[in-house]
Amino acid sequence: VILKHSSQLKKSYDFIIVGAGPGGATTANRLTESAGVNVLLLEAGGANDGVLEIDVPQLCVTLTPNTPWDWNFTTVPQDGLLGRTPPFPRGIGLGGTSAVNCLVYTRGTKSDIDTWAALSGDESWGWDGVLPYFKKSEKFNLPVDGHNVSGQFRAEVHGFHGIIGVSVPGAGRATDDRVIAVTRELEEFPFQVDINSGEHLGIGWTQALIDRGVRSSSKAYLAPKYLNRKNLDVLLHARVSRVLPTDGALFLNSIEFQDGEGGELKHLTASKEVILSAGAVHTPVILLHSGIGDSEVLTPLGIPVLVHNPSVGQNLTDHVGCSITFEVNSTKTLDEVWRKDSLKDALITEWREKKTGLMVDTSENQVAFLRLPDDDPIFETHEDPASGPTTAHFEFLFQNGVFPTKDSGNYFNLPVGAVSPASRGFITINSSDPFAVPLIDPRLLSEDIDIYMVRQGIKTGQRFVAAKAWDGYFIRPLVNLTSDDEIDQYIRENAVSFFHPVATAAMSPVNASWGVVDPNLLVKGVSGLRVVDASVVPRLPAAHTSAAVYGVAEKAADIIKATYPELFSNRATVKA
Ligand SMILES: Cc1cc2nc3c(=O)[nH]c(=O)nc-3n(C[C@H](O)[C@H](O)[C@H](O)COP(=O)(O)OP(=O)(O)OC[C@H]3O[C@@H](n4cnc5c(N)ncnc54)[C@H](O)[C@@H]3O)c2cc1C
Repeated sequence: VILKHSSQLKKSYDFIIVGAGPGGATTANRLTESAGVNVLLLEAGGANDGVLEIDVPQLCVTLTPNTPWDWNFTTVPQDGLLGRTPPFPRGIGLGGTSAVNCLVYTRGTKSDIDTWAALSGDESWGWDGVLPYFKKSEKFNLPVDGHNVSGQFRAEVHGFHGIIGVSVPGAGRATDDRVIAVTRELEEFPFQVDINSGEHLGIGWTQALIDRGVRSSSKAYLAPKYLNRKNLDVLLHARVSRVLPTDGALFLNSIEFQDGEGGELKHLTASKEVILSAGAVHTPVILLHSGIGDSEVLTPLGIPVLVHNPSVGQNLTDHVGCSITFEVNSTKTLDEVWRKDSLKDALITEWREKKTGLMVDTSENQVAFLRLPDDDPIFETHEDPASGPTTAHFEFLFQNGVFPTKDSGNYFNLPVGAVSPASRGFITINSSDPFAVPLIDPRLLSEDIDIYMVRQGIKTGQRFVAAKAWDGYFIRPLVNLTSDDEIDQYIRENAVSFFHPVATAAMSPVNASWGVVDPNLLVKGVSGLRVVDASVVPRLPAAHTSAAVYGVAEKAADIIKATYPELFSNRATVKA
């Protein structure tokens, strides 16, 4: 149940979970499948119920930045972006960032996930070990327009009985046929039948986190039928400041939290564990304020050091990129919808009444994952940053219409993102106030191969729009980009985070001298404390990241169940 007030809290809980995004909501749901276990889920934000912008997939573009559903962070000045401080959105409230994201469902490649096994020293974190959990979380559903989906995905790599809705587009776009026609025309853009099969190179139909036309966020794991469980309590507007040891030992099973916005600080203790699922920004922040981190950061701030671990908050990896935009010879673009309230209102009414029409999909009906050629001269001087020879260097999203729209004209937008970046940044703190805004430094484009990937991506995009399949469609690019210098300047002026930070509390082998959690996701150097969210992902897949977090959390739940057999007599088993 969602508690109305903290006075309704039970005297004790077995597990206290912090944060209701994909990491926390999934874990809370799976642990409470067993009636013998009491779980409390704390979330800093509210319920996010009945928010049209959240529920309507196409409105995802309006959810960040600078809205009530976003923590509204920006990065520190980014040298690679000419000193700019772009937004660094993170969702707040039930669903976390999965309530404000752009819904694209991508797992990354087999070699991306196999790298997790190599880095953690635990084979079970490889593709074969994680795939059953991707499937377990997933409820693939047919698109709402009822079109024939054969050749648009591979059923054998999907789950149909999970919790998170995944679907292919449910409304056709004017550009669909042309995008797919390019795959028949130009060899460098092959068709990829399923971008989530472990292989992702080529252009494929978008798979999106949508359940019969409605956004499917991690709130699906907190649907009423789960919230009715007597052993699951959820407390909203409860912001955790620190994790604390019980009786001065290194058993960190207590939390301090602020009860309501600006409310008093309270303490609670879990009999078994505290599980941090506050996301790749807040989890390291909570660890640092709890005294787990680099003593050189903590001591000057007067924070007593419990465990000196310089890895906390480090290794921040994120995707980066920018869009190129082309004016087009068509009025059948989303620009018209964003510009004309009457058109938008009609589509929203259709969505409300029938869950059909353009509002049922996210911004793009197709995506592409593409590589630099194997003999690209960059590899004479730089190591290939991709996880393997079939993992992409850059990604395209094919958007038939720009948001926010321009006063006139119609446009095709091609966001180009470097998806195997070499740059690494960090999250840190510069105040002993646990609620102070953290310092977020993803160091975007700090490695020159990253801007190279975006530059080559833009050039590849220019070849894509020059295909015969587009004859008569494109009028002109919005910005003329020809020389490398021009392109690089454009990138540095326009690139932003593509919103996929991971690895700030990374998983590593038990005895490694780096990393924050072990392969069971237990925080090193203490007991009673685990992390289940994007921060443990040791290497960023060449993919949008929520699928990874659902997979991690489903697996984490089974790890926890196996750790306490006395509590989880009915242990859930995963069917591959
Ligand atoms: C604009 C945007 C677009 C994106 N697009 C996509 C996409 O298309 N596809 C995709 O797969 N991924 C996308 N992502 C990324 C994806 O949503 C995240 O990777 C995923 O949600 C991370 O899950 P998480 O559980 O680690 O953290 P989060 O989802 O961030 O959840 C953390 C939760 O913890 C809460 N919390 C934080 N601190 C505290 C505290 N101290 N006390 C209590 N609660 C706390 C937060 O409020 C939040 O609810 C996007 C992200 C953004 C910002």
